[in-house]
Amino acid sequence: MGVGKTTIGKLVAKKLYRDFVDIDEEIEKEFNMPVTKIFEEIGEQAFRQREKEIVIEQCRQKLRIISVGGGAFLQEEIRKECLSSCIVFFLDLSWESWKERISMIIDSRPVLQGKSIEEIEELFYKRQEVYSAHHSKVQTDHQEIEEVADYIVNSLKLAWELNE
Ligand SMILES: Nc1ncnc2c1ncn2[C@@H]1O[C@H](COP(=O)(O)OP(=O)(O)OP(=O)(O)O)[C@@H](O)[C@H]1O
Ligand SMILES: O=C(O)C1=C[C@@H](O)[C@@H](O)[C@H](O)C1
Ligand SMILES: [Mg+2]
Repeated sequence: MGVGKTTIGKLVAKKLYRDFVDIDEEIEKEFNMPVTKIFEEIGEQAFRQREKEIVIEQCRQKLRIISVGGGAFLQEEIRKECLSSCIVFFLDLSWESWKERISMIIDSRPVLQGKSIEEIEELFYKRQEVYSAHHSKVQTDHQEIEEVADYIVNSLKLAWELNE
């Protein structure tokens, strides 16, 4: 969560001339309210249900860069679909670096709200296990957004060249 999937995904799509889809944004458009309000008024369960359906729908389309929400991979069906129909990049960030980013994202990430720093740290490490299911890991500590995007673009181009 907040590692840069939306920001970097958008840039990767631009560099590769692909469409970009942000799953949180799709859900927000559908409910016509921000994620925080969806959690408050409709509930996390309804959010997770639509998240699953939209990810599966989007994964089955071609030629697009998809940014999932930070909690999407907690759902097994999402993990399975992404790993079988897409190339999954895991943007990794150390706890030390991520800790610095919490104040920047907390207002728009309901999952973090009302938690102590110890609880947030526990959530961080628990989720690392889930994110270990991926095709490629990108280390983002001390990396500019542009550098991470270029790394992803280059590794995709290399994979396509090798596949030709
Ligand atoms: N490499 C980076 N260096 C510095 N700041 C970054 C970097 N990547 C992202 N950010 C900043 O971190 C914040 C969160 O980024 P972003 O919304 O793209 O994360 P996300 O992974 O999509 O989050 P979520 O899982 O909640 O969807 C933004 O303010 C963004 O500008
Ligand atoms: O990490 C999470 O569980 C979340 C991250 C955001 O992208 C949103 O999908 C929502 O705030 C939940
Ligand atoms: Mg995002």
